[in-house]
Amino acid sequence: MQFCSTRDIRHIVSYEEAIFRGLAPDGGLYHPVKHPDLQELFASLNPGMDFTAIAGKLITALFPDYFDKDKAKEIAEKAFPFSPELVHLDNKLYLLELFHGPSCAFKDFGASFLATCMEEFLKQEHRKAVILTATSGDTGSAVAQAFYKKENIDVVILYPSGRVSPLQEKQLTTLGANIHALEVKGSFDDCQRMVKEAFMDTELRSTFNLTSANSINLGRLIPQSFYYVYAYAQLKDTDKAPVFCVPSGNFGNLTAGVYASIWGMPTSGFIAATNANDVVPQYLAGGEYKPRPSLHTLSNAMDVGNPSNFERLKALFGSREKMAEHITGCSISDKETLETISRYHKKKQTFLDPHTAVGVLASERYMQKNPAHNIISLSTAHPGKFLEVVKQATGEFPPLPDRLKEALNKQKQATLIDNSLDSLSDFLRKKIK
Ligand SMILES: N[C@@H](CCOP(=O)(O)O)C(=O)O
Repeated sequence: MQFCSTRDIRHIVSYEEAIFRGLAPDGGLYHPVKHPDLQELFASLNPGMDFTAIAGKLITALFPDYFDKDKAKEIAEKAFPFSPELVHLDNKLYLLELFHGPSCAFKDFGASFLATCMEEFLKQEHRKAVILTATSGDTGSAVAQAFYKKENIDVVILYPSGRVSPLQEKQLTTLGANIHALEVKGSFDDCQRMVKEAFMDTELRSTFNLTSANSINLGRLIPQSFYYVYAYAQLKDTDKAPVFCVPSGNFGNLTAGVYASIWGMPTSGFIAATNANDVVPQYLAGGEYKPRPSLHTLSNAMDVGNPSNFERLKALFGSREKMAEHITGCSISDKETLETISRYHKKKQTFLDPHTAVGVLASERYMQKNPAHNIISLSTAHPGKFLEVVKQATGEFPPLPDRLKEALNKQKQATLIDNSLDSLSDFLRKKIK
């Protein structure tokens, strides 16, 4: 596959170049020049296949110039020592649990694949890279875990002060070594803007060989399609192709699913489930696309007022009408999120994290109008990452996996900075060699 900028079809790069650039020089996002037809691959899958086997097949089909069958298997096994799990929740509703990786969120899949590819390429070329990442909560910890102590790579994580959960903050600020945390006085949108401004600053970019580990980076986004394919394979023998419901903030997760369907994976559509930060559902319902400052909600990882990947979806579908044929929007309030967590705790003795709860309620609403379809709702984070919210909804703390307990006991190490490119560039010049 080759990739071009969403803003200039003539700017074409390889996969390796796309992942080390992160953002195209014109500020656009890289996307496939031509999507492959993988219908035969999808037909060959069966429900018993494990995740790494499916990921290996996709890696070699998507990147044949880099990874033959054996290398793809090696990369898949190295990147994914954890797996998604498809569990039945209720009626025709399934949860695709994506929180069994090191940071307990879906971002582990993309971050770990990107880290594995970058390490592979850098090893061959003896160069260094600095990864800038903006996070509203989950990306930061996944990227920190995936790149921790990776040779020739420094990671700088920007997160909005006071707007991530206490456990998320611990996860992304306590590793040390090559992981540097910047606590930004501002919102996630400020962090994302600062990162994008740094990429557009040619001097800064070349001095530090800057790239990104957000979903603007294709190497983070494309592997997120692998778990959609895994879930599809598990339900392959049922009569109708599933609908996927995706809790959405920056829309990278949803874009990855849409890519898989364009490659030929049978689906009956997508639900974009957001919290009150609903610029995309409003657009899909007929309004203008109007980015606006993000609102702080209980599902904080989705507090994004100007989703990066809207640009990729727009480039793919061209018009609102086309996009709305594939994607249905749904916005869920904090009150509804708490009620959903509480209801499932009473009914199924299960804990949903607030982001998963947004997806579950959006799925239920969709199902009322479209009862014939199986819905696979993405469960994007472990409830233990949001102890306070889950306790507020259920009166109980969810059980914590050991890897989250360990993070809780560590000491925060972060540098507080203003929300300006100058502050970020000062930090880079003083602290990153
Ligand atoms: N939801 C995110 C925001 C960044 O999204 P990304 O998918 O572009 O990395 C977070 O948890 O940080």
